[in-house]
Amino acid sequence: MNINDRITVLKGIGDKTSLNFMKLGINSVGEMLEHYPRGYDVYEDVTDIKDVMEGKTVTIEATVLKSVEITKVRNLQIINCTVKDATGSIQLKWFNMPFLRNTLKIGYRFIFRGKVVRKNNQYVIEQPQILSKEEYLKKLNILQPIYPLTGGLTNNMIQKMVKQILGGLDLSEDYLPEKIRKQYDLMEYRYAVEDIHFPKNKDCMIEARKRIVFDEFFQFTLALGKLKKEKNINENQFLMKESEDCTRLIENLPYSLTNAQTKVWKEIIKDLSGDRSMNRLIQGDVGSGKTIIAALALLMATKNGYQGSLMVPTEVLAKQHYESIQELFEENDVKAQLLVGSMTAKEKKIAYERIKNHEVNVIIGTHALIQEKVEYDNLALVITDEQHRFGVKQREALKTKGKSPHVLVMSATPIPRTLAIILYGDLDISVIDELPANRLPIKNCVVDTGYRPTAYHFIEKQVIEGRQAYVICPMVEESETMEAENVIEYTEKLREALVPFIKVEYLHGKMKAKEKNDIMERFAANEIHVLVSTTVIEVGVNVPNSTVMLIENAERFGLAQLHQLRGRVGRGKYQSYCILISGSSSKETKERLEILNKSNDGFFIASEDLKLRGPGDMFGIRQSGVMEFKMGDIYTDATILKNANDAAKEITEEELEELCKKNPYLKEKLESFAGNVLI
Ligand SMILES: Nc1ncnc2c1ncn2[C@@H]1O[C@H](COP(=O)(O)OP(=O)(O)OP(=O)(O)O)[C@@H](O)[C@H]1O
Repeated sequence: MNINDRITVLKGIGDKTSLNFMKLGINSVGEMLEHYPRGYDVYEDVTDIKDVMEGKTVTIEATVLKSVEITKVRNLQIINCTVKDATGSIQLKWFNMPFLRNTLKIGYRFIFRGKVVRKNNQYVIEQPQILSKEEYLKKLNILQPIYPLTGGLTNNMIQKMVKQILGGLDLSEDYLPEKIRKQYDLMEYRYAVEDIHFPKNKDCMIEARKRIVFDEFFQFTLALGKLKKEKNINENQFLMKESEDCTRLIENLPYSLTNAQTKVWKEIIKDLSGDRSMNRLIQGDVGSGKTIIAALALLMATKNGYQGSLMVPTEVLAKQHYESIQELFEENDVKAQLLVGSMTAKEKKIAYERIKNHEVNVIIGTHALIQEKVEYDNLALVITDEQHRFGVKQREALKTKGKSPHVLVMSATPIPRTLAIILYGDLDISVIDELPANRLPIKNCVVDTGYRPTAYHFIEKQVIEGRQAYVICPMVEESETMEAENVIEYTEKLREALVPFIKVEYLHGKMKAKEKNDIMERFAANEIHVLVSTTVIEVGVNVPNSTVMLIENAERFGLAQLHQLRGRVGRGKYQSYCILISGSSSKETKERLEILNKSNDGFFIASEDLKLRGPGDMFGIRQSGVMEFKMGDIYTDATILKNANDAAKEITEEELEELCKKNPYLKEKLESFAGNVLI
């Protein structure tokens, strides 16, 4: 077996099943091996019934107390059974499994394992597994991998395939030099893959994970280093002069720039008018006012006779920026052009013409901006966000007549400076570490679902005062169609709960771009008062009149993501509020959410989250969004990242060639990383 073989070489995968695997991005044997568990299930010790807690998965050993009751609700058969141990009794519930009646006979004793929920003020274990004592003892304290799945696949199937691969693939030669393995105390790769999929115990898993994360970061930083070498230190090919129009624009703003904004703006002027091309990252917390800086840079480019572009992750955001920039530049004779995927072929064609003929000088859009068909006249400045950093290939597409534009990357991710220097290669870093002075700190609260009526009443009051609100429903991981349904159902519920004149609409990722834009426009115009949404609004949406952010199932989100979501309010002069509704009463969740409750500072939140989760915590919620590695987490694995970076720096050209020979995958990996990295 070879690492590049298609997965259909594996026994049990035909053409049809292979499609399911492909949905997960698994086409080859190697990719299957790298489909790592997202966590592990651990069969815990038996708990006394008196000690079970809501939201926890528990194992109990209990005797059937009463005969099974079956009730019918529409086409659902509900099976209830009461069991007891020496400390108390509890109800168990299954759906559509009437045959259990034959197993669960009065007086029989079993091990039951499942999640505890609260129904009518009583604890119930839903859909518990039923195990014999022997079965349970076999599983006790063994980590069972849980894989990211899609319809038609099970954990069991993936485990079987991985086992087959481990049996058929020769992994004895480790591409990572022994010297490095020794220095950083890393296990051999062949043992690491085995232990990550089938860990003997938790310690083995942690060690295996360390090696795999190291590899990931090592390859990433190697790719970065290689790119840096390839990169010609660009001399400034689009020299610019400071422009009076920028100064005037700043003077005419309805607010004064913060000191931090002014400092960053000066750095940018220096770059644009300096000897070398700009390659700069602006880091600033949510709502710190990065957009105006971007706008100023665009204005400066146009006033020097060049074109500038702003690329953002979503069409909603592109539209928003396009409109606000047009308004901002009203008196500056700037011609802006929107370019997004959902435009018709005809509209696009017209846009391409305008761009090529320099009839427009500020181009705002999504990825459509770097499509091959777009030809710029003299694109001197490219502004993008960190999630859309360009790879070498895209950058080629942006070069105008062989020249490299200035690059400005914007980021709201609170990454400590030491890590940012590694992750962002050789970008210069500017930090906006100050919020506008007119802001009132957001008031937060963490509550349980019982608080909903009060929260709805509060939203009503805010809307009556002229404000608006967001309600976020979580994304359902396994079933993407559920995501939309959740939001839709919730909207219905909310329409009923709130007074009729309040206009409630929803927004989710599956809607057409046009529908989304339409909803956002109406929300921005305060024609919609409450917007129920999935996390599609997470990045950059700016409606300063919104003052309430209510997040359902807050426990499902990472703290960084919650902070981003919360950042959609508190963007104007009004007092804003964030209500985190948690569906879990576990102590850990409470502690985690308390961090947000206490602070509105992105850096503080990231570092506290880190302390709580601790290194090697695979079970925690990963930070969302930026710099997604398969397994590594830039926060919790910061030390590994630093080590990997040090190791990669020591690798010479010759050694790199050797490594690539030993690992046929490596070259491809370096290229794919390079594809996503800006230089
Ligand atoms: N110095 C300032 N004083 C007052 N308001 C400001 C200042 N700078 C920007 N703003 C306003 O603050 C709001 C948020 O700014 P902006 O949209 O640029 O945030 P951001 O840094 O891009 O945040 P995010 O990362 O959340 O997108 C906007 O309404 C903007 O007009």
